[in-house]
Amino acid sequence: MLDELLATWIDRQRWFGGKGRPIDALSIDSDVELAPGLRHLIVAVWQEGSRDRYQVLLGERHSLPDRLAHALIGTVGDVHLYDAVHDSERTDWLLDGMARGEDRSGLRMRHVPGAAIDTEPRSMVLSAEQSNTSLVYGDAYICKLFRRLIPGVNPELEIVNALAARNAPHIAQPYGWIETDLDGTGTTLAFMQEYLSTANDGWDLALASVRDLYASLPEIPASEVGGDFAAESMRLGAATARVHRELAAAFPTDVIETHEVKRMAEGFRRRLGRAVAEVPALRPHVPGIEHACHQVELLTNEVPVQRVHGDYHLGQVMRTTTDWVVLDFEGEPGQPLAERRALSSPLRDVAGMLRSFDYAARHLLAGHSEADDLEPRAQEWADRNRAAFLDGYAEGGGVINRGDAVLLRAFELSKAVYEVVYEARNRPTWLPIPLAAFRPR
Ligand SMILES: Nc1ncnc2c1ncn2[C@@H]1O[C@H](COP(=O)(O)OP(=O)(O)O)[C@@H](O)[C@H]1O
Ligand SMILES: O=P(O)(O)O[C@H]1O[C@H](CO)[C@@H](O[C@H]2O[C@H](CO)[C@@H](O)[C@H](O)[C@H]2O)[C@H](O)[C@H]1O
Repeated sequence: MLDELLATWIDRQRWFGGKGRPIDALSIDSDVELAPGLRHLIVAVWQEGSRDRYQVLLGERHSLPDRLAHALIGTVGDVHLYDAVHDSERTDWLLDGMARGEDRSGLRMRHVPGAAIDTEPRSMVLSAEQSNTSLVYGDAYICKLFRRLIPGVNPELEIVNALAARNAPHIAQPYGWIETDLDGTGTTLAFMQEYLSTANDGWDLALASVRDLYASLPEIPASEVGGDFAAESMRLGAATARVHRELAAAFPTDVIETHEVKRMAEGFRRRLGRAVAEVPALRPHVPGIEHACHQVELLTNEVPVQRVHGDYHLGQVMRTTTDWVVLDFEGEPGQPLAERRALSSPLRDVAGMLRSFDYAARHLLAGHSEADDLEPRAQEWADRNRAAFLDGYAEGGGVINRGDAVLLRAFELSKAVYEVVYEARNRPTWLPIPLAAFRPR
């Protein structure tokens, strides 16, 4: 019964990675009572022969207050079962557990050594569009529950703890985490960090700037429009370079030898092949992308690699009153953990952010009555901020050599291919944004 209710409910959740594909079966792999009226479930979802596991905090109440009506999963007998992340009277249990360093039925709750956790604040679910679910406790902490579970330590916990141990700038301080064993491997279930309560999301700031530009007279250059963002893009570039330096110091680094570089093209092609099979709208762009892959095969330089962010975009950076902070070091949701932890070229992150400037410039055009007139403005904004970001990256000590242009272009196209699949699955009306990346330059 519960499995049937969960199968209907899970398909509607923003964080469910299998949207668009039928659910063949759903089973409950683990069901642990954490506290009265609060259960921790690990749910296995089978789709097209493959299995993914998700984490659900299940609340049980005989009468469901109105404030929780939207979280209802279903009713069995006289018990209402609901998504308990929305219930601040239950989620205090997570905070208490981390503060005390408790173990409960195989769930281990931990805090960063020396961190004092205030257990007073009550939680609210962050309303951002997310691949996970984040609980904000007062204005102190944000605790991210990883919905799709992959055995192993989550790269975000691994990276932020390592950078914090080096007193690295541009990160939100870590406070605690929750883990369990999955397939015999210690697996991160949740990670709690400092909540940047007064900071602004890079995406929102960028959009405000784009709106200002759209509203300005066409003859006024972007540099003279009130909300110009280029200085911020430049600062973000410098912060990115610093984070890359810290990552290189905190984790091993390596070099892809010249004769191995062409293997990178194979990786790009594999992604392209899978994406075209899923989103036919990509097909006309294959020759252009293939050409970029071929250019990578012709490279004759070696490529330095290190740990990187892996899914770097404007929604992953926040501007505090003093500087930029980088969030969400867990790589692309949906990729295997080994791939997300693998050493890669930092150009991959640079390319991710360059794509994001394109997204910000174009996303207001969809359905806009003056889209054709505004297109050159969008291009101007993207070009200006992309250039400023690259300048800042170089000024901050980030390395982009002349020959790196080929790799950067290939990383950008590969990211756009990923985005096409992401948008087709999650926000089909946004599909034209990444598709515009394949226009010849
Ligand atoms: N430490 C933080 N302080 C304030 N807001 C945060 C913090 N971490 C995340 N956020 C907000 O939550 C949003 C989603 O966070 P993110 O880590 O990217 O989650 P996901 O991996 O699920 O997308 C961010 O865009 C930001 O607005
Ligand atoms: O932040 P997440 O880890 O959930 O990343 C996923 O979702 C992102 C969207 O929220 C998606 O990013 C794409 O859209 C952004 C605007 O919403 C844009 O700034 C990015 O450049 C674009 O890639 C990301 O790709 C996906 O992994």
